Amino acid sequence: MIGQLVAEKVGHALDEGLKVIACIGELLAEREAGKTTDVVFRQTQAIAAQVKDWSRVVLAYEPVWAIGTGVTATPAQAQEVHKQLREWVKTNVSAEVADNLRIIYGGSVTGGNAKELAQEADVDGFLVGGASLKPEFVQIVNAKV
Ligand SMILES: O=C[C@H](O)COP(=O)(O)O
Repeated sequence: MIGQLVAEKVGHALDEGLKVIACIGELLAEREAGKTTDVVFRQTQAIAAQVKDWSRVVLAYEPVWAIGTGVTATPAQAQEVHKQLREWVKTNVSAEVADNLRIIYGGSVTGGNAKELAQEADVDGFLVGGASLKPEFVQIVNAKV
């Protein structure tokens, strides 16, 4: 299963002393079937089983349907999943880890939508692909300012 393979890669990277941005997210068909929460919780559970030191881990919510497509999760969609993930971590890891864990969003973030996304309480930053190569990247960097 892909989620398990990714989790094992996370564990290996951590064991070798690296820091990790672990990416999770659902397919469009999974979202449309109402399975987003199930999918991201399952992926997070597999990753959590590999993590001993959460200070070296950032969790990135990257809905597959938003990566490189120009279709961005709405702030409400991102916040809903990020909040659920933080609650999952609080319940299954610890409140301290949940409070300190950075949960960032990736998927067609642009200079035009970053500020609105950044206003959501549980969106702690971004994993940026295409827009990182453009001048608008500065607007994304400053989105929380
Ligand atoms: O690594 C970046 C992410 O996969 C998102 O890419 P994107 O911003 O081009 O959609």
